[in-house]
Order: sequence, then structure tokens, then C-alpha cells
Amino acid sequence: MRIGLAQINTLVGDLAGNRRLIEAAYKTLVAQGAELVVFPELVVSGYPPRDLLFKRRFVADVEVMTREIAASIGAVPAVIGYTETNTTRQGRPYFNSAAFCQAGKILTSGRKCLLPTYDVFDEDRYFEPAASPTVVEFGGRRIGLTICEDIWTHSMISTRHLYNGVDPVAQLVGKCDLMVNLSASPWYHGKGHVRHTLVADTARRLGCPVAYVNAIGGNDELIFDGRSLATDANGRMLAGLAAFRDDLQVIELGKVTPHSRPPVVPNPADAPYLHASFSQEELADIYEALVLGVRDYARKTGFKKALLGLSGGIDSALTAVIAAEALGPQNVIGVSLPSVISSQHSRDDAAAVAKNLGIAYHTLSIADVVAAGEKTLEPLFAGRPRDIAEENIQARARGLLLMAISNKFGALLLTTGNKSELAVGYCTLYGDMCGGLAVISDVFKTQVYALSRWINRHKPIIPVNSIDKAPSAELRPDQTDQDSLPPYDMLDAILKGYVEEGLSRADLIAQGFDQAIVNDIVRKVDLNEYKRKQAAPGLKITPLAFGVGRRIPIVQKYVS
Ligand SMILES: Nc1ncnc2c1ncn2[C@@H]1O[C@H](COP(=O)(O)OP(=O)(O)OC[C@H]2O[C@@H]([n+]3cccc(C(=O)O)c3)[C@H](O)[C@@H]2O)[C@@H](O)[C@H]1O
Ligand SMILES: Nc1ncnc2c1ncn2[C@@H]1O[C@H](COP(=O)(O)OP(=O)(O)OP(=O)(O)O)[C@@H](O)[C@H]1O
Ligand SMILES: NC(=O)CC[C@H](N)C(=O)O
Repeated sequence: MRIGLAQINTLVGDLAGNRRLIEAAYKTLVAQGAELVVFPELVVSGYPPRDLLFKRRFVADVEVMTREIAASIGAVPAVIGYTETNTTRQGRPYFNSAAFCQAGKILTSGRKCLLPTYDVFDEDRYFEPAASPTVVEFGGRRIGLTICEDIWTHSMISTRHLYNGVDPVAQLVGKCDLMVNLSASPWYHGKGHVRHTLVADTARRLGCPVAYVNAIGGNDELIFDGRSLATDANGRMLAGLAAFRDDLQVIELGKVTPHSRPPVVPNPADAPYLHASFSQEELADIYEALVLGVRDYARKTGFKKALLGLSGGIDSALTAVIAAEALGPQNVIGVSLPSVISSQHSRDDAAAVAKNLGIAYHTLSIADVVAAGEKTLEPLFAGRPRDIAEENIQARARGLLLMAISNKFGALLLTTGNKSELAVGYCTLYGDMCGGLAVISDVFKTQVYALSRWINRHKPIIPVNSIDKAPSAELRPDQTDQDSLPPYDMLDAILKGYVEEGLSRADLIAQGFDQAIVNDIVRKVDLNEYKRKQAAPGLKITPLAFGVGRRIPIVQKYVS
């Protein structure tokens, strides 16, 4: 049997646009000989629709659109993910469904059994789970329909305990000759390998081939990498679709086709998210993910241009490289905003990265704005020592000017803060935190270095000086980040344990970290929740990013 895998990039809520993509992909795959075409999860609405589902007409509109799409489906069936009203009047109002369409109609709908409700997923908020997966008979084969989480019961990241032992794959054993899985599985570093293993295990458990079709594209903070795949009954990979781009492929079950790019296999012996363990392929993956995240955020929200402040430091340089790749250098504006404190080498490094990338570059001194601010405040501040208030006026003057440029030219302001800074609040509210999208807010500082060196592997796009010099906010003379923070490799290791793994202070101290440093970092992380709640949404590249997947109260007193 030849299966068409339709790995397409939908836009949440753009029902008419998504319909065009679905119909075009169907036509192409049928023309290429597909005998069954499979689309990703919730492809009609885009994933995740979140509280659009609570708009009174949303699901009804999706259902109408799904029927219209079904009307365009011919003799070759298509399996299409959509939202369906739960007409039983029991439980949640909707189902997360897969429509099996043929000859102009929805013949049957399979419904998702396991509803992920952890990290960035909230499906239990909207959907009613099905008791078991649906099996459809077609072409002499029994096809098991499953939706994303339905196959995540025996994974390395086991979620079995969440579902009281319900296992849709076990329910399908002996009942299907082919299983299809419609997915919207957002990427994070290392996940491609997990999925591959999961699909292969599922095929072996069922003793039949599996076709796994994943979404691709950026939606808010989530980046879907695609990498759809098919395996034979022994879990042997038959084909793999492209990573981080649309792809349509017809796969002959039983015949191995060369895959575009197999998932990266992380080295489990290393701490997986810290730079020491990153292979070149892993860095390439992170880079491509961030480029896709920026490109799709801008494209889908209607921005052609982006801008950012170029300080001469490594964070803004890396962000500029990603933006130039995502939007084209002609669509990126770099602005140097020196104060009286800014060093000459910082200005030179900012100019150099702009020149290397071929982006527009402007220099605007903030001296007058800062002086005007300080003069205005003088009567109120009289007799008080200069402190963080004056330092932050500089960061805020930059935010003010950058947002004015954003308004004037319709360019999206990108923030440049990394995960380490955001974790400990080493950033100025309404200053360098101004902006619409946080490009590297899920990238630890040590990873910023690793990515920058990787970018420079062929030629030095990021000035070597930006990489080698001691990081500094340059808000007071001779300031360096390490005046207030421990060395970044230590900071990142503590943050990974505390933020991503949920470890306590005692756990971290038992791992050998200095007690005073652990206490200081943990205190800062907790204290700065208020800043993160006001931060721009950030692209997710780790299993636990700040934002929708980590909901810590601001007002709380728990000491771990
Ligand atoms: N719980 C809470 N809920 C809501 N708001 C709260 C709050 N606690 C304080 N605040 C507010 O927040 C203010 C303090 O925050 P904020 O004004 O940002 O100032 P703050 O965090 O005190 O200072 C910014 C820090 O970031 C460093 N920095 C700045 C810029 C760039 C970089 C870099 O290298 O990237 C580093 C800078 O050197 C300094 O150490 C308070 O004055 C108060 O208004
Ligand atoms: N002189 C400057 N000109 C333009 N933008 C600046 C300047 N200083 C700071 N910024 C903006 O504010 C952000 C915070 O930078 P800052 O230098 O304070 O700390 P950083 O985290 O070390 O960042 P970077 O590595 O980019 O310097 C920068 O990434 C940049 O976007
Ligand atoms: N849409 C989903 O069901 C996603 C959940 C799944 N565990 C994944 O990340 O791939």
C-alpha cells in the first residue's frame, strides 16, 4: 500500500487557508500515487487552538470546513484531524478527532483517547477522551486511527500514570494491519529520537506498519519540526520526512526509501541540554528550530521586518543571525544605542555583526534621552545616591527608542535575553525586555556560546570579540555579568536542575554545588517570576521553557 504523508504548515484559526493547503497536498499526493493520504492532528483548525475552542462558533465552523474539505476528497481516502462537537451532552464539549473521508464524505471519525494535560498541553480543558481508538476497514486492510498522545504510553518519557492504565496501542493489538497516527508534536532538543523510538516500539507491539504524520511550523512559542515517518512491522524506518519544513511524500509500505534527515540521537551519558554535550547536528537542529520559530511568528502575524538593539554582545549578535536567516538580511534592522558608558569595542562589534550579515544598521546615541530623564527626575531624586534606578534608565531609553522604530516602520522588536538571564531576572523590565518575541529565551547562556561558535564554524559572522569578551550589560563602568552572577557554566547547571528538573536546594547542594550560591540563585529565580510573566513569548527548545508550560504563582512563599 502507498501512503501519502502530508506534513503541512497550517495557521491556527485560518480555516480557509488551511483548507487550501489540505486540498493542494491531497491532490499532489494522489497524483504521486498515494492510496491513502494522512494529515496531522487538528489540521483544519491548526494546533493548538487553545481557547479559540471556547468561542461559540469555532468548532461549528471547523466542522463545516471539514465537511467542505471532505467534499473535495475523491476515491483515495484522506484522514484529516479536526475538532468535533460532543453531541452526547456528557463530559467536555468537544472531541479531538480524525475524519476518515472518501468520495466526498466523512465516513467515520476516530477520536483521541489520551489527552495530554501537562507542560504546554491543556487538552483536558476542552476535549472528552474516547474509550478506545477507531479501526476503519479499507482496501482489505484494517486501519487503526490514533492521535498523537495515544501512542505515548510506553515512551521513555512515560505518561502512563496520567491515564489510569488506558493504552490505545494495547487496545489495537491484533485488530489492525496498519496504524496511522496524526500528530502535532512540538519539538524540543532530543525529542526527534524519542518519537522515532516510540513509533518503532508501537509498530513492534502491534506487529504492523505505522505511519506517523506530524505538524510542521511555528505557532506562538511552539515549533513543530515535522519529521513524519513510517516504519514496517519490525519498527524498521521505511522513510522519514524533512525536518523544519513542509514535506509531502508517498511511502510504499514494505519498501525502504532514503530519509531526508534522521532524528539526532542524543548522547544519554552527557547532561543533554548543556553545551558540552551538543554535537554539530544538535546545534544545527536548535538553530533551524529558532529560525523557523522567528520566520513563522513574523509571517503568521503579518510582519515582514524585525529590529533589535545590537550591543556588540553575544546575545544580540546571535539573535541578529537568526533573524537575518529567518526573514532575509534586507528585512532586519540592527540599532546601536550607545550611552556614555558604552565601550568602543562594543560599538565596533555591533557594527561588525551588522556588516557581516548585510542588515540595515543605525546608530542612535541614548545620551540625550537619558540626560533628559535624569534631569526631569532630579528634584525628586535629590540627595539620593545614584543606583540601579539610573542604570535602568539607560535600558529603558533603548526600549523607548526601539519601540518607536517598531511603530514607525512596522517592524517586530525582538528581545535578546537568554534563559539564564531570564531565570535570575538579569534584565530590565520595560527596558531590554521590550519586544514582541523572545528569540533565545529558552537557550541557556552556555548554549548561546555553543551556537555562536557553531555559526562561526566556516567564517566569523559573529565577531570573535563578542564571543571571547566577558559578558557585560554596560549599565555602569566596568560592569560584568559575573559581578552579580556565578560563572555561567555553574549557573546553567544549577538552573537546569532547579527550573527544568524541579530539584530542591538540598538536591542541588547534595550534587556538590555551593550552598550560598544555590540559595542565591534559587531566591532570584523565585523572586523574578513577576518579570517572566510580563516577558514576550519565547520560542521553546527544551522540555521545560518559561511561559505557558511552567505556571508558577508570582505571589507564593514555598521554600524548596
Ligand atoms: N513581585 C513583584 N511584582 C511586580 N513588580 C515587581 C515585583 N518586585 C519588583 N517589582 C518591580 O520591578 C522593579 C525592579 O525591576 P527592574 O526595574 O527591571 O530592575 P532590577 O531588576 O532591579 O534591575 C535590573 C537588573 O538587570 C541587570 N541588567 C539589566 C539590563 C540588561 C542586563 C543584561 O545583561 O542583559 C542586565 C541590571 O544590571 C540589574 O541588575 C521594581 O522597582 C518594581 O517596580
Ligand atoms: N549599546 C547598545 N546598543 C544597542 N542595544 C543595546 C545596547 N546595550 C544593550 N542593548 C540591548 O539590550 C540587550 C541587553 O543587553 P546587555 O548588553 O545589557 O546584556 P547582554 O545580555 O550581555 O546582551 P548582549 O550579549 O547582546 O550584550 C542587548 O542584547 C541589546 O539588544
Ligand atoms: N498533541 C499531542 O498529543 C502532543 C503530546 C505528545 N506527547 C507530544 O509531545 O508529542
